[in-house]
Amino acid sequence: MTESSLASTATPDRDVPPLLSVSGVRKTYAGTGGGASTVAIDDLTFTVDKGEFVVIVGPSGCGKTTLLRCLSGLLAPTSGTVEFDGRTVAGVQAGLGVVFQEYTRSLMPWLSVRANVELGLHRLPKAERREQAERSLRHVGLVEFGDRYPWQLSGGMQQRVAIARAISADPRLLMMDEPFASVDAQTRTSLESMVLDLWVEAGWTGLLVTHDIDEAIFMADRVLVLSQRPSRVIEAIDIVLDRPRDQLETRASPEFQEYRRRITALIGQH
Ligand SMILES: Nc1ncnc2c1ncn2[C@@H]1O[C@H](COP(=O)(O)OP(=O)(O)OP(=O)(O)O)[C@@H](O)[C@H]1O
Repeated sequence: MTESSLASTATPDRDVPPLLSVSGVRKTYAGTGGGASTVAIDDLTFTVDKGEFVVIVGPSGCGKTTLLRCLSGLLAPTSGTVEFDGRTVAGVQAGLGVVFQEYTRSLMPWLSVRANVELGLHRLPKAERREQAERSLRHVGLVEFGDRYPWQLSGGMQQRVAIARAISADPRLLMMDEPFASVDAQTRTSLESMVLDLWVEAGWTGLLVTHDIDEAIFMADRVLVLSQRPSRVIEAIDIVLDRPRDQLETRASPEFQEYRRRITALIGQH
């Protein structure tokens, strides 16, 4: 699949209740050995509509990973609520896929690529599990690498395996925490385009966190700009750029430059 091979059909559906509702979420980490506690995120409120691709951008250390862990049920917020499809998130939730930055820690080195993808499908009978894993690997262009081990693949390919695992169970919402931060620049742009193609094709809702402003604009329907820690949403910006987006043309457009100027200024002021 190439970045421009698919026409964009995924459009947010704002006539139905939001798929994800985040209300007044705050997370404080207790200090160790009598030290001061850390307020990582403070009173975060926003929604994500079905079919949207929302990107959260904020400075390093502002609490993005903490937020994503709270949203995915891996961490309990200190206060506030997270609702996914109308139900309060508490613990790991069916229908939610997560991709982390560090693929070397999320993939099992002693399992083949195929077996790593099948890990997300353990509830299915074996034949179905195999079929769905193959389908996911095909979607990320790695079907012929199923018998290899993760350490036999490049970093970008390993992250594609992690993405294949996350999408294999047909999530309704795919959350991604700096998924392209550990790969080289060229691989990064091709992974960005691949994820957008998958989003259009499969119709899940996307929520990505990054500190890369250009990446945020390139990917998003809407960018939520976070302040320095303790983070809160400074502004939500609708990104009105045609899809499918092209890595060269879209980024060179005057509108893209204007979004970049605006978001850079916002982050600099807070
Ligand atoms: N388990 C923890 N215990 C205590 N403090 C933590 C813990 N995890 C994160 N923090 C603190 O919370 C703050 C936010 O961290 P977090 O990793 O969520 O930020 P981030 O925006 O994802 O950072 P980066 O952009 O560098 O990845 C930081 O000050 C961090 O030191």
